Amino acid sequence: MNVIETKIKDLLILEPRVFSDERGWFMESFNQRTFEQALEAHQLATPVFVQDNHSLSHKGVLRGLHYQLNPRAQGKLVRVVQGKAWDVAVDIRQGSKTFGQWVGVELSDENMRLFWIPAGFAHGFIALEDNTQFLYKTTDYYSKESERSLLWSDPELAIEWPIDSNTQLTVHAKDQEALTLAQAMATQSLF
Ligand SMILES: Cc1cn([C@H]2C[C@H](O)[C@@H](COP(=O)(O)OP(=O)(O)O[C@H]3O[C@@H](C)C(=O)[C@@H](O)[C@H]3O)O2)c(=O)[nH]c1=O
Repeated sequence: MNVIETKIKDLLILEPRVFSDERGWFMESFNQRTFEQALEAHQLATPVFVQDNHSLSHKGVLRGLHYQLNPRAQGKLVRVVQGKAWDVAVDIRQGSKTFGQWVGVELSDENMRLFWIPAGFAHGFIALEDNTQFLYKTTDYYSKESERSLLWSDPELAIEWPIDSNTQLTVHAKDQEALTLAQAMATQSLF
């Protein structure tokens, strides 16, 4: 597995080894030992996963930026099994050197990348193709009460979403009403 560091040290991009032959291809999409080794090599704590999520999004659907508050914070190991998405993680750990900074990565059924996002980050993505299927592991269970959404278009975050005037954007009402980073700080709903 190839490990790619990002500008935020806790966020890693993982590229599993793909074995292609005349039948098609094979890969270990998740291997606990390899994953642990990759994190340990970067002095990062190893999580335990308890839930797998699978979603389908039409082109232009933007989900996020989501997180769950402590003690139900979730780390997420995300990938796209069909289609293509632009995936974003935002550091919302107050006191972090990279607080408010984000990393974006393209995930697709072609590049087969996984993106490791630990607890303390808000997460979101936009589907760049129809029938984009996201499959991801989480380190805690879903908790509606703990769930929060940060505004994807917050100018302070200045996330460079790959959208233009032709993009038919679909954002759920709960994400349209999300708090800006400043509002979330004021209401103490961060980490
Ligand atoms: C996330 C989640 C949702 N649900 C239910 C609640 C709701 O009725 C329905 C759809 O939920 P949502 O609208 O929250 O789905 P969605 O907007 O896809 O939420 C997800 O977005 C991405 C960006 C993340 O990072 C995830 O952690 C998660 O927050 O599914 C669960 O039962 N379990 C879960 O773990």
